[in-house]
Amino acid sequence: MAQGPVLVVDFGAQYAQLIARRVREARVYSELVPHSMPVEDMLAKDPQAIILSGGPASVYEPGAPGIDPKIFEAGVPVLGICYGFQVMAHELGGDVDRAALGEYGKTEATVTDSRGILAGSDDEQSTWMSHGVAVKQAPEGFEVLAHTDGAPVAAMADDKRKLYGVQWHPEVKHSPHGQELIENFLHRVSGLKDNWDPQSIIEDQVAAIREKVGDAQVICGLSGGVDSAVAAALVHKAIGDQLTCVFVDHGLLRKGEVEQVKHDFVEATGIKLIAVDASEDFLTALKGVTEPERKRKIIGEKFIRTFEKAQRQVIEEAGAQGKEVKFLVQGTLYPDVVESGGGDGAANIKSHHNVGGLPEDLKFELIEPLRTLFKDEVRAIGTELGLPDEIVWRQPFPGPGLGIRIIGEITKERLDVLREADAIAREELSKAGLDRDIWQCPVVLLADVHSVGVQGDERTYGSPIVLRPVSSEDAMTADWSRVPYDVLARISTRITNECRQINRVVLDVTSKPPATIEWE
Ligand SMILES: Nc1ncnc2c1ncn2[C@@H]1O[C@H](COP(=O)(O)OP(=O)(O)OP(=O)(O)O)[C@@H](O)[C@H]1O
Ligand SMILES: O=c1[nH]c(=O)c2[nH+]cn([C@@H]3O[C@H](COP(=O)(O)O)[C@@H](O)[C@H]3O)c2[nH]1
Ligand SMILES: NC(=O)CC[C@H](N)C(=O)O
Ligand SMILES: [Mg+2]
Repeated sequence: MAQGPVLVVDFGAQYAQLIARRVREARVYSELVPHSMPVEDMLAKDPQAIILSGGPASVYEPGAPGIDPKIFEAGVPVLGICYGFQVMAHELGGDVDRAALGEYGKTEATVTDSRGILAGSDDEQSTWMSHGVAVKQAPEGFEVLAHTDGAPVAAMADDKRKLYGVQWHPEVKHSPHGQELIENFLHRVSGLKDNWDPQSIIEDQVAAIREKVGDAQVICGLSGGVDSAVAAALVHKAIGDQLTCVFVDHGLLRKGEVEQVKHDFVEATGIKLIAVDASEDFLTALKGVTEPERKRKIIGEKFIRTFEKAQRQVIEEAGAQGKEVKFLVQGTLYPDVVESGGGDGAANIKSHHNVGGLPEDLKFELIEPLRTLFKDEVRAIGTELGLPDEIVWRQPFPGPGLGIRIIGEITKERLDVLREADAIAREELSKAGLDRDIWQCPVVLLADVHSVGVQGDERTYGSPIVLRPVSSEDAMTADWSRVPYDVLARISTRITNECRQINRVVLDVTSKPPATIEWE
């Protein structure tokens, strides 16, 4: 890489990786680092520019994370966002205090000086805010570029030292001019050239995987989903036949999925695939378990034990007797990591089976070439690698499968009912041409809830099915999809007619946040 990275310094924001992603969208390579990294180590990476992220703390409180002011003297352009902006103002002698008015959500900013990072801006700009602390006075040497009702200094610049800050969040899509601000900072102010596209991540990853693996044997957990298919294709490009994919049937899959994955994936990629039926094993381990995090941990562990058991077969088929499988490839993406509490200072929302659900005695070394990326970036890489649209545009399906869509104990009978309802919903949504409009539509069985119905003049006392169609760009935030009523009506009628014990179908109309996409 001719040009060093843009460093995004993470102060514990849910959205820090989103900043890195927006920088890549501006065609510049970027990396995320924790705020606890010494500034010398940051500068040793030869950063071309630095962005300080938001975060939950308040700079004036004891123990709030700060940053060594040497970072502002290194001659590297720095942009502070929200908490990062407050840290910059605080460290350089500005006045930062509790805001007279907190601002959350859509906020109008008055731009008094449209240059530098705000070049091209109108006098009024719609922004997305989330702060209860404000910069009351900018440090010496800074010009104030914008203000809002709650932020007397909403944007500031010191062109001489190339230091910039904004109170709002340019990285979220709800700031309509946010990407312009980020591009202004990178290209106009810092003078960076384009140096990143999906092709370059492929080249970098292929080289890194080759070097790491050497002549060892590698397996890849393959689900038929886009993430593992793209991870497998990348690794296959790097090491060819040293890779064997292992598809686990854990008994929690959807109708027709086993046959479909076996056939479609091999046909599209020509990569070796072993399918393992471990359903008895998984269902036995899950017997009696209702707590979502317990389910996730059991499923995460069982996956690894299944991969371990599959080793022998992999070695035999590869004709690599005497060798061991050293590496496990997973299609882990950044949302899996941050929700599992893996971001610096980020909360644990749920343990994704492939991150927070892994057992402690994991013997394989992990290869996760997509670990810092978001789904839409992964889809671009998949297309670049030549994978067909049916794989690249497949809707996400969680690794723990229907296991986290039965609210209550998982039993074979309940799985059969849910599988049927899910197949009906998928069929009708596809028929209505909604596959690309909808990010995914979890179908959830509230197994322990019962309500009264009347079917064939008889009283029934059955469980409800929840439809959860959502739209999203990266699964970090989501909204409920406005599916046409006639499509919903068809799904409801068919599910209650065709699925035993279901006498009610309900629609989930909650965004993320406050809810998550899956119910568990
Ligand atoms: N049935 C399975 N067999 C083997 N590995 C699996 C299975 N389900 C999930 N995995 C592994 O766990 C990882 C995470 O699952 P996840 O559902 O997030 O990704 P995906 O299935 O590849 O893509 P998508 O999110 O589009 O469904 C996968 O990339 C894969 O490595
Ligand atoms: O492979 C996975 N293992 C998991 O443990 C898991 N949990 C949630 N998901 C998927 O992640 C996205 C975000 O889901 P949530 O809003 O429910 O957190 C959605 O696309 C979910 O389907 C998972 N995928
Ligand atoms: N989103 C943020 O970075 C918030 C910064 C700080 N905690 C505030 O409330 O102002
Ligand atoms: Mg999946």
